Amino acid sequence: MIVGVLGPAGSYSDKAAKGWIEKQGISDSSSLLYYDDISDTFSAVIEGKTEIGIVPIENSIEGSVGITLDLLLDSDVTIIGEVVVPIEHCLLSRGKMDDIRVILSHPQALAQCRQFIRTHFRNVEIRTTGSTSHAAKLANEFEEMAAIASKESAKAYGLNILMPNIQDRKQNHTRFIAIRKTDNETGETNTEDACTHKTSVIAYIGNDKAGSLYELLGEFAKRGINLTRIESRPSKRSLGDYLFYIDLEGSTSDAIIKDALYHIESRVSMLKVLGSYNGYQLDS
Ligand SMILES: O=C(O)C(=O)C[C@]1(C(=O)O)C=C[C@@H](O)C=C1
Repeated sequence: MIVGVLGPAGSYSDKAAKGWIEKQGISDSSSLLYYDDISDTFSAVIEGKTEIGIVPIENSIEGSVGITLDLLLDSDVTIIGEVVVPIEHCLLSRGKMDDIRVILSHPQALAQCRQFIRTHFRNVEIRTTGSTSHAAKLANEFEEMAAIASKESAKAYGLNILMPNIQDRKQNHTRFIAIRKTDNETGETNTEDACTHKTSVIAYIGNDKAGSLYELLGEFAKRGINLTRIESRPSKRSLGDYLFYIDLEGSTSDAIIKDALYHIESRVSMLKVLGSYNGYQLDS
């Protein structure tokens, strides 16, 4: 199986993909293709260059990965699994602390280390890169550059770990999802049957009247369906117009979930079922 992921090697996405492949028990028959950004990873899945893509969706410090939410709406993909990865950012460089003039990293990683940067590097230039491992690769070329990236990146690009665990909160996790091209023949969104524990949907209510969201959520509440996440995202049509990304416990093969979604469909302008799937948590 070919799995596409944000690279180069050493990114947290790489770690998530390797963890997911191992949990599936398909390590021997799988290979990874690295892409420069999350959009390219989605495109590779849609164009059939990779069967699966693994992309970040949410971080416990910084929140949602907007591009992933947007592409889930616009692309013909199904979520088939999730993997939660502990994120331990390190300050990496070829040089020493005093040599550092530039800090490089992915914007999500920089945001997760905001206080650290403010405390230790007030007058240092900050540059963003496509991934944390891309930052580490660049830092290998110049002594005055440091990267915020994983310990795997330190090893891959021959950098010293100047400071480990520099994120603003010790507990730091990113949730990644595994996506594959939607099978339009079957319209199948359920990938795990009996053991599936979560379903993700996007709803666009499309009318601005009192109680619409309350009524939508009521369809879950009155059936005792537990929601694990709800997030609003601009619809990009006009200011104050939102889509709702909702995760709930259960699978679209459960009669009760089917029934709730059926009733919700008649209350909203658009309902997209992203998939029913299973998840794993990796150790650090
Ligand atoms: O740059 C990486 O290493 C990634 O895999 C991307 C990413 C993200 O977009 O959230 C993944 C995990 C961390 O939260 C920081 C960056």
